[in-house]
Amino acid sequence: MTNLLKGVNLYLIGMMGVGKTTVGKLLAQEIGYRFVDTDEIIVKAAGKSINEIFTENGEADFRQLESDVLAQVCAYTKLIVATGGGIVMQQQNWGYLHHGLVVWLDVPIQIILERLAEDNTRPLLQNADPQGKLSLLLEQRQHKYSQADLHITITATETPAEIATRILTTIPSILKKQ
Ligand SMILES: Nc1ncnc2c1ncn2[C@@H]1O[C@H](COP(=O)(O)OP(=O)(O)O)[C@@H](O)[C@H]1O
Ligand SMILES: O=C(O)C1=C[C@@H](OP(=O)(O)O)[C@@H](O)[C@H](O)C1
Ligand SMILES: [Mg+2]
Repeated sequence: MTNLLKGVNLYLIGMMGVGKTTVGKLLAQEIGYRFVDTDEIIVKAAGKSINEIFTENGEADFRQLESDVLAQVCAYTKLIVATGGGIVMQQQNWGYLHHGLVVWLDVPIQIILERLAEDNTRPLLQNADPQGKLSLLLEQRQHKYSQADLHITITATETPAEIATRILTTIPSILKKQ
């Protein structure tokens, strides 16, 4: 696989809670790539949590930091990059994402809600109607996610390891198309 990819980065996109961070780490281990998470880099650089950035600086600042981090990350090869769910909304980010292969992890909203029910680290879901918010965000984002090179539809019972394996077995077919 590493030979086939020739060092090209993989960018994982999709809604919050679909498993980009979790699956990304496994993919990196599996193929001997480095793992990076744009959210993690932003938190380190800003010296505060995603929640604090949203509250103190606002979402627009967060989106600028996210684009800056993506631009920096693209200078490297042999990376699995877990992105934040909203990265697809800035058109300029696609210029960077398309430096590599873009993989959309697609999980039904009901499953995302269950996974994130006890999680308060996603500022956009800290409101009275997380289901309504997720539905609205997905409606706004779906056509962007669908620009990915690979669309992985995930079922409720599929484990992160199984998802990682499925991605790796499907990649050769999309490499042939390119
Ligand atoms: N395939 C899976 N099955 C069950 N739980 C999962 C799966 N993938 C991720 N999770 C859990 O869902 C939550 C969100 O996962 P995370 O990797 O942070 O998603 P993202 O980075 O896309 O927001 C975490 O608690 C993680 O352990
Ligand atoms: O969907 C979004 O807009 C966001 C997703 C989060 O990352 P994950 O997709 O890793 O949860 C994080 O970037 C921030 O809370 C905003
Ligand atoms: Mg994540």
